[in-house]
This record gives sequence, C-alpha cells and structure tokens, in this order.
Amino acid sequence: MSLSADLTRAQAKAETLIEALPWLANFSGATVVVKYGGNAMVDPALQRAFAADMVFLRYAGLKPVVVHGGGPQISAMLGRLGIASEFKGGLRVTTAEAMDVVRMVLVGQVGRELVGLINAYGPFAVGLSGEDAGLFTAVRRPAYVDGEPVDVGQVGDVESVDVSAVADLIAAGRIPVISTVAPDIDGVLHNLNADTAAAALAIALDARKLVVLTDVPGLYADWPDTGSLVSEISTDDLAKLLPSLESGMVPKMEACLRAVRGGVPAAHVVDGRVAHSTLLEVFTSEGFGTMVVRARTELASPEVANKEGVVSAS
Ligand SMILES: Nc1ncnc2c1ncn2[C@@H]1O[C@H](COP(=O)(O)OP(=O)(O)O)[C@@H](O)[C@H]1O
Ligand SMILES: CC(=O)N[C@@H](CCC(=O)OP(=O)(O)O)C(=O)O
Repeated sequence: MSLSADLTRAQAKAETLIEALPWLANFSGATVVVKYGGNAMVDPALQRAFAADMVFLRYAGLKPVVVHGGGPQISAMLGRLGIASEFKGGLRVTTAEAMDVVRMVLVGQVGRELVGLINAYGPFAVGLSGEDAGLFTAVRRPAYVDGEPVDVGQVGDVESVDVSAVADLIAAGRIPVISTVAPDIDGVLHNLNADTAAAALAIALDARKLVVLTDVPGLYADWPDTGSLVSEISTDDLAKLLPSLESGMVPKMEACLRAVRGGVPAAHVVDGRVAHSTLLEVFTSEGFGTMVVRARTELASPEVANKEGVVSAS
C-alpha cells in the first residue's frame, strides 16, 4: 500500500525535525547572543523570519539574547534632521547632537520595533539599553585609521558589563532585546558599536555562541573578491587579517575575535538577508557564513571542552 501524499509530506517534516536532534541536545539550555545588524533588517518578511527564529530558539530550550544595530536607520534620521554624519574606521563620528539621535533611533525606534516583531510570535521580548540597571559602562575610545588613533566624539568601548538585569530576564524565560547606548563612569552617554557590545555581552553571559547577522555572506579575506569568502578562521589568523579590513568589517571582526578570545566557543558572521539564517546556523551543519574559532595555540581547557559538548561548536 503506497503512502498518501499527505503522510509522505508529514514524514518529511518529521525527518527535518529529527535531523535537528543532535543540535537540540547540544544547545538545550545554552545562551546564544544574536547580533542583528541594521543592514540585515532589509525587508519586513525577513524581519518577521528573524523574530520567529528567536521565539523558536526560546521554545527549543535555548536562551536567545538579541543585540541590535541600526546604523542605516540612524544615518537616515540624521539625514532627515540635516545633521552631518560620517564614519571613521567603521565607527560613527558622534557629536552631542548626533548622540541624541542615536539614542532616539536605537532605543525608541529600532529596539521597539524588534520587541513588537518578536512578541507577535510569543510574549517574551523585553527591550533594554546599556543605560538600564548599569548593563554597560562605556569608556570613550578613538577609531583607528591607518593604524593611527582618531577622535570620533562620544563613541565608547565597553568598560564593564553588569549582566544582572539580562540574567534576571533570561531566568524569567524572556528574550532580552538590547540597544547599545551606554553612559560612561561620569554619566555621559556614549554610542557603542553594536558588534562590540554584543561581544562584550556574550563573554559576560558565558554564551555558547555569538551569531552576527549582516548583509554579506560572511568575511571576505580579499574584499570585494567574492571568491575569497572565509568559512572558518582561527583567532590567530583573524588577528593577522584585521589590519587589512575596511569599514563595518573592522568592528565586526574585532568583536568576533574578542568574543572567542574571551571564552565564547565560536562566533559566526552570517547573511541576515537569507530567511531563517539563525536557525540554519544553529541547527544545521551546512557550513553557513564565517566561523571564528580558537587558535590551536589557545588550548581549550577541560572546562571549555566540556562546555562545547558532543557536537562541534558549529
Ligand atoms: N572583508 C570584508 N568582508 C565582508 N564585508 C566587508 C568587508 N570589508 C568591508 N565590508 C563591508 O562591510 C559591510 C558590513 O558591515 P556593516 O555595514 O557595519 O553591517 P551591519 O549593519 O550588519 O553591522 C558589508 O556590507 C560590506 O560592504
Ligand atoms: C559607534 C558606532 O558606529 N555606533 C553605531 C551603532 C549602531 C550599529 O552598530 O549598527 P549596525 O550594527 O547596524 O552597524 C552607529 O552609530 O551606527
């Protein structure tokens, strides 16, 4: 007796679910920090797919934490307000006037929209920024152009992270959605690059993965030669490549390097223009995007090896 078409289709779905079993077993209970770049927020259908992925991860027993960007959205608002804006070494030159707009767009617009999108799939998302409960303390930093430090105004690095508010939310089963503005020790608000902040948070939360969604398939060793896509790179090789990188890839790859050197088993740069890219990254072995892993020289401690579990960190 031949199976009905409906049953065959249903069985194919069951197969797909069962294929995810090793990843579900390995990542159940794991914290995954997902950085959603402003350039990856290209259309409403993709944004909904991203939001559904976060809720899927949550129901699958993972603990997703979203750190969002919004560079293009900030630039658009600055343009509408007639405020000049430029980037140096991948960082926005941020005057006090521009800082107000950065906060308004990241916290009041992009963060709110993302919270709404996620909550359409399940009532889990709660928005907060680096200002809430001392989450991030910023320290002013320069940009580096041709190896030289250049002042870029109220731009910060993460000096310290207080994860208690985020940990409380995770423990309550929520999905924190974080906007990356933060005060320095004197209370002066700074603009943090979202990749940088995501890496600092992933380290502080002892995350199993940092997934960075952007608008390219991954890191190109010889940008813009599309034949030079890197599928896997060690921290040592990435450190050597960093000085040759340009624009947005500088803070992004610096962040991945920092996260993995800081103890996060793997950092992935994936194409956010592909629907459900986070699920593809977490639950399949398709070799998606660029994976940054520890160099052999940074020998994994038994504790780290244990943390990486039975399935490889990819
Ligand atoms: N070596 C490289 N590999 C990949 N992309 C690169 C590289 N160098 C520069 N880029 C640029 O970096 C961009 C991603 O950084 P960015 O614009 O900051 O994105 P996001 O909003 O996701 O943080 C890509 O769209 C690409 O134009
Ligand atoms: C200092 C600095 O450059 N901050 C970024 C913050 C937003 C961000 O990082 O957004 P993406 O992830 O979309 O690039 C900016 O002002 O654009």
